[in-house]
Amino acid sequence: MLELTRVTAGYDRRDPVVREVSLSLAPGESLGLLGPSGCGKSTLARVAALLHRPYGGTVVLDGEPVRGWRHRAPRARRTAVGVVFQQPRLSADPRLTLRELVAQPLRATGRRAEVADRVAALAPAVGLTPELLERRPHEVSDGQLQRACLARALVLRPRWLICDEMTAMLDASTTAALVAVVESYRRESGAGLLAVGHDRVLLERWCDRTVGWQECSAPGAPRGAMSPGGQEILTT
Ligand SMILES: Nc1ncnc2c1ncn2[C@@H]1O[C@H](COP(=O)(O)OP(=O)(O)OP(=O)(O)O)[C@@H](O)[C@H]1O
Repeated sequence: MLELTRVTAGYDRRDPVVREVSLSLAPGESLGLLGPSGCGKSTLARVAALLHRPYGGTVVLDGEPVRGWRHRAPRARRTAVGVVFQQPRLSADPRLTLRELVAQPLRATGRRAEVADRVAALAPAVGLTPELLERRPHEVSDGQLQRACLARALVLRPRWLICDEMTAMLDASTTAALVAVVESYRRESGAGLLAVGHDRVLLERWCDRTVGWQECSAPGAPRGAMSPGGQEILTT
């Protein structure tokens, strides 16, 4: 299980953006977390991906409480979670070719010998041709770069996948293609998926269940929130 309990997080301890949010995800399950822009979805996604240390609450991953975030998290814990962000250009090193980008986690974990096979298997699955793999981020479209970022998130075969507005910048056909890749990986691997976003139609079609930000926040959470029906409501 991936379990977040009363997680409080943000960038200013006196005014956290995420206040006492709880959710849990079972292996093989897909959960859509819906919330309006700015409510703290990306911050929570980063906490769940062990990239952002919360001020309070607990994160339990595969039965063990998480005690270290970012470089302080043991490698096996960090690599159990794959993450795809909304803006591929912010998360892709502009000096790398797409092939190097996809292979980055393998190299970082000392698994160089697997690079050729893993990239050869993943590239066609995400729709990257051999020619595109040799280009750098400034030579490809956002959709092509996001395909590479998704491959990078899957290359270590994570047990948990977090898609933070993965398709927000993409057209309908690229969105459908990337969702299909994630679903195929989820079915084949039994990984759990947390898909975060504000597109209710997309997340309801994509995920086994969806939950609104308001529903998983402690009562009285003072940020923008979603009503149980998914309609945006104003809070103080
Ligand atoms: N690095 C940061 N430093 C300070 N404040 C930040 C930082 N990142 C985000 N914030 C603020 O935290 C709040 C929540 O941001 P976050 O990106 O988590 O929301 P979101 O729900 O994912 O938004 P969106 O749907 O627009 O991506 C916003 O008010 C934002 O300005």
